[in-house]
Amino acid sequence: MTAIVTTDLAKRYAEVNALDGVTLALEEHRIHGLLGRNGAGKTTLMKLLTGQVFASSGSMEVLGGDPVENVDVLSQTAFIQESQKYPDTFRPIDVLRIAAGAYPKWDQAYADRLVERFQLPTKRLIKKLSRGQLSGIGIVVGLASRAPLTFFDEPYLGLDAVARRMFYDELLHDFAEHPRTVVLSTHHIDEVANLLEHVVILDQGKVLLDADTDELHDAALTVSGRADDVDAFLAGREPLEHTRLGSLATATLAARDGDERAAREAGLDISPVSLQALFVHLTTANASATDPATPVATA
Ligand SMILES: Nc1ncnc2c1ncn2[C@@H]1O[C@H](COP(=O)(O)OP(=O)(O)OP(=O)(O)O)[C@@H](O)[C@H]1O
Repeated sequence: MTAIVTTDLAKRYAEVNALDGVTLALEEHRIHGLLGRNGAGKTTLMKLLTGQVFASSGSMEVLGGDPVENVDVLSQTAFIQESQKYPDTFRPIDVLRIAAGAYPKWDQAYADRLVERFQLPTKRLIKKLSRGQLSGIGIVVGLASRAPLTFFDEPYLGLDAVARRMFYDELLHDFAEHPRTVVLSTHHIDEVANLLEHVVILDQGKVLLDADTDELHDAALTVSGRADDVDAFLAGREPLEHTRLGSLATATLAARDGDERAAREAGLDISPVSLQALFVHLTTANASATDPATPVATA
C-alpha cells in the first residue's frame, strides 16, 4: 500500500514557492529519506503532510485520507521536529506522559529503555536541558510511539556522533520488529545512507530525485586511473565530476550499460558513488541551471 501520495502539491509563502508541484508516492513500511539543501522545502512538505500548514494548490493523501484536521490520520502520525517548543514548566516526564496518552501504539517499556540509553534526565525542567538532551526527548517519543507514520525532521541536532549512531541502531532494530513508514529528513547523508530504502531529494521546492536506493547504486560510477585512459573512457561524455592530479585522474559519471566492463578493460579502477556524493553532484548541477530562489509570479 502507498502511505503518502501527493499530486502537484504546492505551498507558496509571500516571497517564495516553498514547494512547487511536488508529486510523490511513498510506499508504506519503508524508511524514506527526505533530503535537500537548506531551504529546499523538506520541513514545509512534512508540515503539509501532518496538517500543520495548508497547501496553496495540489492534493495529498496520507494513510488513505486528507491529514487536515483528521483525527484518524493524525493519531497514527508522529512528527518529531528539532524546533519543538514546550511550556516552561514542562519536564521530559510530562512530555512522555502526554505522548503515552496520545499514541495508541505507545510502548512504555521501550520508552523507559530509550530514556536510560540516551541518559535523559526525565525530571529536570526542559528549559534546562542541553540541545542533545532535547533531541533525545524527540527521539524517545518518535520511536516509542510506534506510530504507523513517523516523520523525523533533523531529529539529531545537538546529538554527538555516538548518540546519533544509537538513534540509527534503535530505528533500524525497532523498524525490523515493528514495520512502519518512516520519513527521515537529515543533512548527515552518509550516516543514514544504509538505513534508507528510498530517497527523495527536494531542491528549490521541486523533486530533483525520487528513487529506490538500490537503483541509485547503479546510477553513477567513479573511475580512476591514468589521466589519458580516463580521458579516452570519457570521450564525448559529460562527467559529473572530473579531477586531475599529475598523470592521474578521477571522473564520476552517470552510468550506462557496459560501463563497468569497458572501464575494467581500459585498466581503470571503479568505485561506487556514495549517496552523499550523488546528492552534492545533483544539487550543485541544479543550482547552476536555475536561480537560487523561485520567485512567485505576480498576477
Ligand atoms: N512561514 C514561512 N513564511 C515564509 N517563508 C517560509 C516560511 N516557512 C518556510 N519558508 C521558506 O520556504 C522555503 C522552504 O523552507 P523549509 O523550512 O521547508 O526548508 P528545509 O528544506 O526544511 O530547510 P532546512 O534544511 O534549512 O531546514 C525557505 O525558503 C523558507 O525560507
